[in-house]
Amino acid sequence: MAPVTVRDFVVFQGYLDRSAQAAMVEDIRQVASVAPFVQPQTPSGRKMSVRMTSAGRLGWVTDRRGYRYEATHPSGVEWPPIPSAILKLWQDVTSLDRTPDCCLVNYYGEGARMGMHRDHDEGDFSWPVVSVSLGDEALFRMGGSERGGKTESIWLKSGDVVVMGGPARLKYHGVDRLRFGSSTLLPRGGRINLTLRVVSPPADGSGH
Ligand SMILES: O=C(O)CCC(=O)C(=O)O
Ligand SMILES: [Fe+2]
Repeated sequence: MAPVTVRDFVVFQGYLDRSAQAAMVEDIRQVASVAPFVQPQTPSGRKMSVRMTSAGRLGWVTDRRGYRYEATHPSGVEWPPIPSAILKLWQDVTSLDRTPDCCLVNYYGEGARMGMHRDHDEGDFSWPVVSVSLGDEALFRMGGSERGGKTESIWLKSGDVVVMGGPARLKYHGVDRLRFGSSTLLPRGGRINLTLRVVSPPADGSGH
């Protein structure tokens, strides 16, 4: 199906069918058995409402020391490899030769949200970030290059894929809320979002 473009964010609705979604959830369950979800703190000391883990050469982490990519989970274990079906999705959607360094995995339980932000801890913004939604519907807000500008929102459903590349790569975005219980994909409800990122060369992390 042809994607729809909203404020330069390219949205593929219904990209993954139910069985592909279920297989991806199982892949993530395996990732989390090695690198468990943690509820991270922002540099200012606030607990984020989402739980996070990563797969790949690098994982995105945050704590009092700042936002950054690390080669290991906070427990010290290496991040597990990015599951092959997820790499295939990246390849199919982007047609790029380069594979992503990081698959950040966010779990949104009831009431979880993500404030407006830009993804700019990576070293080269010419690569897109690809997002995959699994489970409950989420209200995804998209803005411009400046905080506080005009925004537009769409409900992302399970199986939707968003490509944040080109002019959208450094645009503000966030998740206002979930429709908790709107999907039966995850046994305990909630939503998983995957973001695939090319990280290297790493930026100095001074942003956000
Ligand atoms: O959950 C989403 O749809 C977006 C997640 C996101 O923007 C991020 O992890 O940087
Ligand atoms: Fe983001």
